[in-house]
Amino acid sequence: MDAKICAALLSQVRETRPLVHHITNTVTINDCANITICAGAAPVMAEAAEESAEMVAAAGVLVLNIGTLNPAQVESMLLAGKRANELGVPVVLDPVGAGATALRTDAVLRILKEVKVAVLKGNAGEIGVLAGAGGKVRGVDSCGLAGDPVETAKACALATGTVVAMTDETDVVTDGERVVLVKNGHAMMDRLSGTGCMASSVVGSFVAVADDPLVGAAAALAAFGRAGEQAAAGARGPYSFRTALFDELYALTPEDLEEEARLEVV
Ligand SMILES: Nc1ncnc2c1ncn2[C@@H]1O[C@H](COP(=O)(O)OP(=O)(O)O)[C@@H](O)[C@H]1O
Ligand SMILES: Cc1ncsc1CCOP(=O)(O)O
Ligand SMILES: [Mg+2]
Repeated sequence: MDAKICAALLSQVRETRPLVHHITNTVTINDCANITICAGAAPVMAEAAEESAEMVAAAGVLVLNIGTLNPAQVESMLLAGKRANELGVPVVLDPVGAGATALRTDAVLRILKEVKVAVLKGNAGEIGVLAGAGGKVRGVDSCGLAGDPVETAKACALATGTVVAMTDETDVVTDGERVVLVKNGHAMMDRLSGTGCMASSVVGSFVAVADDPLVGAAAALAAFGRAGEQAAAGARGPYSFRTALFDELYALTPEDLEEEARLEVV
């Protein structure tokens, strides 16, 4: 896993424009649609249980995000997720707010039990909770981890049988054995609602074209983080940063990513 692979995957997303089927929250749904386009992929948001399994048949990846979940939405996620598994379409799960309420934690555990998830992408608190390793979550925000980030992410990957992509200042991507640290990004990304959800959309876009979900997830976080670094340069605050974040991901070239991706394989 190196910066060259990140650049190649970015090119592949743009060449193949995979359809990214989201069942996601009402807070950041529009941001997720547009960041997917800026990554080079094509979003569709289709959540009704009457169509979710049908839509996933046309998709390159399914992104499930429980940010504003309700029981009917979870049933639709399960239908789409099971159909995705039958078709070999990879599934990305964002466990927004897991640990904050029983409904959220239980929904994530149920999805993980009934659907084969390729990548579980959460913040440090969410992954800590799901690893049973003392993570804390308030609302949708991480209140941090009790233990070592790499060990926590590995434990979560082994417990869930997924690739875990745990975001923070340094992102940890692991399947329980291999570990890639992604050091791109900017603190401003934590001053805006939706960067975690957008990270999942970008991860989905890359996982759709990658042979290996771990490589796809790490490359996506490097690309998104690099866009964040560039966006912060001229931003006056969170909202001008937000606009620049979309523009910088759209403008990101494979050459820049190959030069600037900061990955560490540990
Ligand atoms: N302090 C930081 N420095 C650099 N990048 C960050 C920082 N905080 C968050 N990010 C980036 O912002 C995105 C969202 O991460 P995070 O804030 O952990 O998720 P969430 O919004 O779900 O809590 C990720 O791409 C992550 O790498
Ligand atoms: C504020 C909020 N409440 C429910 S979903 C949501 C958005 C969370 O977005 P992110 O975790 O990407 O910041
Ligand atoms: Mg955040």
